[in-house]
Amino acid sequence: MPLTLQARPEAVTLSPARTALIVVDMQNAYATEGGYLDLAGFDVSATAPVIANIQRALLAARAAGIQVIFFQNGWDVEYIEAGGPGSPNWHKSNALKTMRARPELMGKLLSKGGWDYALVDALQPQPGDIVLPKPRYSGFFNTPLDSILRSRGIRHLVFTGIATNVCVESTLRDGFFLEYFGVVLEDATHQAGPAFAQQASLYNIETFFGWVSDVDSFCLAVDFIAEPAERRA
Ligand SMILES: C/C(=C/NC(N)=O)C(=O)O
Repeated sequence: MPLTLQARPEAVTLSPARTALIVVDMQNAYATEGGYLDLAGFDVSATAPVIANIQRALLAARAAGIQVIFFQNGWDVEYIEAGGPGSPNWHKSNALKTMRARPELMGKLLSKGGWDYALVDALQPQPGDIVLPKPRYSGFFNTPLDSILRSRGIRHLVFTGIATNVCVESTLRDGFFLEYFGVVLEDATHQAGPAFAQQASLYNIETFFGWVSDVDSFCLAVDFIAEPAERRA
């Protein structure tokens, strides 16, 4: 049955069977002190409420039968997949730049199998969820995301995760060009950089590429009342 999700600039009608909740790169690299973003000088001190809000969104999505997809950003331990100097990624990736400046970190940041690459403990995939490794900011680039979505008839993408202004926005924009409807749950996201980066990204999404909503509205739309953690235990 179609649901109505309150959003800006207008409400979105979606069907749970044709919707995915996407959790973008909730890895230690992006959400934990001592991870890549923190080491590169970005503020990750406010990620705890984002994690808690994603937990609520996940409970609501799974209860509603919405497909959950986790992205995991990174490369092989030798960084072949990251590209060499012939790739703009080699020049612009702050993880690669941080490791070039601090060679003792080489092999540690965003490398598959390492702590930095791992999803945070509080957001672990459950049976039925899809985990999708990705090598660039957009989840559509060099991944099977489009065919995974098309084969399931999914047209609406509800985004959570870090960073709003980088991988969330990149994926939502690519989805827009591929005819997917993208909605961001703003309180389940966090920017890389100053607060204005979050505001600018949400402005772009609301005005040009998609819709902006929040976790309470998402839970309300799917008729999900989260029980307090102590009652779920
Ligand atoms: C800055 C950055 C953001 N990634 C993301 N997951 O949005 C990076 O990967 O370097």
